[in-house]
Amino acid sequence: MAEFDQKKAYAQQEEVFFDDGRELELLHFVYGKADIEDIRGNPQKVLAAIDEFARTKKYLMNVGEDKGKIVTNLISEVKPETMVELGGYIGYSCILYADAVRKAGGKRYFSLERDPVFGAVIASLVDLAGLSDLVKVIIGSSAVSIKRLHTEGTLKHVDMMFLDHYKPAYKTDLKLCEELKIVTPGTVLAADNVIAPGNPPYLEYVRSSVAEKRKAAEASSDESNPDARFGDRTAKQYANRQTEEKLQQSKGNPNLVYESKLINSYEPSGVPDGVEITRCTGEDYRDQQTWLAWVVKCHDPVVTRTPTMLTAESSRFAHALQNVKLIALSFFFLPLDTFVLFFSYAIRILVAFPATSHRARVRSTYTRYFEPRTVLVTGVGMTKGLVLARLFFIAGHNVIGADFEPPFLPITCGHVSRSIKAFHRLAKPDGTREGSSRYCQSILDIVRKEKVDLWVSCSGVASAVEDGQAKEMIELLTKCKAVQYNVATTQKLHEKHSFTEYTKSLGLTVPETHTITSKTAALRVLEDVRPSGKKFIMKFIGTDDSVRGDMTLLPFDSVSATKAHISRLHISESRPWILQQFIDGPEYCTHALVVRGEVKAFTACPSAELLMHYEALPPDSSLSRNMLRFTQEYAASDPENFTGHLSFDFLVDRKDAERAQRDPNMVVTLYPIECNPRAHTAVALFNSTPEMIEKGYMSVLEEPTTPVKEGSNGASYTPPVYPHQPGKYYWIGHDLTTCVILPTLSLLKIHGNSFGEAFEHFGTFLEHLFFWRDGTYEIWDPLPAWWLYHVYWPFQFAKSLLTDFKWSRINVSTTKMFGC
Ligand SMILES: C[S@@+](CC[C@H](N)C(=O)[O-])C[C@H]1O[C@@H](n2cnc3c(N)ncnc32)[C@H](O)[C@@H]1O
Repeated sequence: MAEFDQKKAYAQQEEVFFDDGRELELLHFVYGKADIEDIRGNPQKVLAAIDEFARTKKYLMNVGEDKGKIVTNLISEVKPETMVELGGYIGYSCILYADAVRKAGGKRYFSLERDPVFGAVIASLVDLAGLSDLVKVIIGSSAVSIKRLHTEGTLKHVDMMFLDHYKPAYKTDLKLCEELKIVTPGTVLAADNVIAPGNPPYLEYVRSSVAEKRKAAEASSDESNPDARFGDRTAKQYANRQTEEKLQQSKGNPNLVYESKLINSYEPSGVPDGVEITRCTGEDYRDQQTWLAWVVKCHDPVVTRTPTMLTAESSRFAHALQNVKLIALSFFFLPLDTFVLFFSYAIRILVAFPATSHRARVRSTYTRYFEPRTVLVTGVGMTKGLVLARLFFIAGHNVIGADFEPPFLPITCGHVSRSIKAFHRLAKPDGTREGSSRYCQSILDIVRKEKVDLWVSCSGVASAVEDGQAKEMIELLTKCKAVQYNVATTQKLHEKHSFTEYTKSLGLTVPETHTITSKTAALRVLEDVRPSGKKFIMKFIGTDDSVRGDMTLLPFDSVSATKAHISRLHISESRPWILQQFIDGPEYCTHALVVRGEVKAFTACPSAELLMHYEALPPDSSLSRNMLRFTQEYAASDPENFTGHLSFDFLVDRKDAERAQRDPNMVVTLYPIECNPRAHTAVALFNSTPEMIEKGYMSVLEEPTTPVKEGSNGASYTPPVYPHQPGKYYWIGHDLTTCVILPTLSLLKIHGNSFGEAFEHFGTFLEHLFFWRDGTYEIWDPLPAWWLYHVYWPFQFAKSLLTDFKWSRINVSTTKMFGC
């Protein structure tokens, strides 16, 4: 930093250094100058006249030449179309910056000033400088003016903001602008006086990470009074004339990512000071649940304030505490759950349940044509595997269950299900070729040992391709048939890019999608699509929990912000991504069983947050019919290779979805965003539909027939099996935490839930408890639910505690922990 040039120094700052008439004196001084006509229309000469007054007559609290230069350089780089300054005083910074904005091609400069006399001085000098066409002076308190300008539509967004007013209001006004989306990715902030007199709360805020800001937002402290770190002089600087003004309390937007740095310089009096330059480079929604909670919070004040999830940056202690609390919760509910368990056993003795009676009936000697088969279901630790195992059991078959489990520790809930005749541990694939072979071999061994007729693969995403390998191996070496695609089909459906290409080749709609293997390519595509106004989401092609759920909409308004966002992603040939068009509307998911290209069972439902609630769409609704037709066309495209579970995630344009509710025959444009060539948890909706087994799964063992599509003239079209009285599904452990425990804890916080909000959640919980069905619990097979909450999860939490594994979310139904 260059030395301060004493020759330019303003006069000494006095005890009273403003609002003592010097501002009007300045006006007389400037307008009284002999060369006033020469000055008129020339911003630099007006500034020189102001500087002359401040050097030779009285000190003025202007930004001054040195710090002013930092900001004008920034203006020529950022080229803001709209710039706002908070605190205009006599118009020095306003004239300096508005001139720079005009030279950079900008259109509007708002100077917000609370004092009407100062405002009049600004307007007069701005007019003298010839900048009135660009500058609008707004009189009033900054927060009030910002809100008014926003409401009347005058100020929707700023490209640059200069903060130079009441020091405690820097942070609160910034948060207000974030909340109103006036400050968004691309906005650049310049804050004056961060050294003299200093502004610790503001610096702390703009230098915090998203995780820190989320945490602070959750603590939501009272910000209506100046922070205690401001000295009395600063906190009461304007108290003389202005009545005590409460600071604005705003939520802000903690998801905004800032890059901030201090540039040291001098006050015009020579006192060292600095300007903090802060660029908003993006929005971080990496934790989708937090994001959803946040969106909900901002738009619907009646919805719960879900606590922020822990992230990788959260302390080890916070993660450890989270695990300990959940283990304690399991202990707390142990007596009640054990009572429910034994009560269920007692009832079982007294009452014949439809499920078990059905099994007894089909297996009785009177049913001559029934031949029980041996069915292997892999993935019985997850709800979907458990549901299928139980359905095969009800249908009278012998069920062998398998899943990953540590040696000698029977922790998976499916292991203890009454529906399972024998349980086997699978070798976990580890990404290596040997690991995959070990996994396939372990399935083959079970098939041989148990003489399995049908293998129903219900595994998770991590072994998707290995299941394809196991199918090829088993069908080649044994007589066992598999409800599973071969490797090529699995890969084609599983991998986002090939799925999109294949869907396009079938003439079906897909959201605009680009495969991205470099940052340059991402930026090129985003700039190409900018004129169309479409927004895109960047999705990693493989599995990476740390970037899963990043819903940042790209491109940002400013090219530099888009660049900054993309620069943080790891993109390369070996880590490819896709840019997928964002469709604004509801999401739906489907589950189907396909046998040789024919859809044998089908259900569709709205995609609930975290996929923890399921409610089937009526099969005759237009949305369900459209999704079925899509699935049928897909399955029929390659009958030979289409035997397996097939589920899609669809987006539907909001208006289409609304119209579809009124018109059952409407043809809806579906945007498939993902295909999962495996069972979906929505299979739980078939819980009371055991005929899906005979009509669907067992047909895999039959001789092939020619399938006929819905709508064709073929009289032999057999509609798929839909869930019977599907009911609505939830998982009690999940809802107990999100609808009871968290809202109750939130009640105890200062800015937490109100009683009304909390009771709304309790009401939801009670509704689910009495009228919905738990995805794991069955009165005739109660042990898996008990095992899930008192063996499986406590084991996982204890393991995380011992191994320091940091997780942000868990999915009770798939038993997956999402690392962070
Ligand atoms: C340091 S001076 C601004 C100097 C000016 N930016 C310059 O460099 O030429 C601060 C100004 O902010 C104004 N101010 C203080 N609190 C304000 C508020 N809440 N809203 C708007 N203006 C405010 C004061 O009246 C004062 O004129």
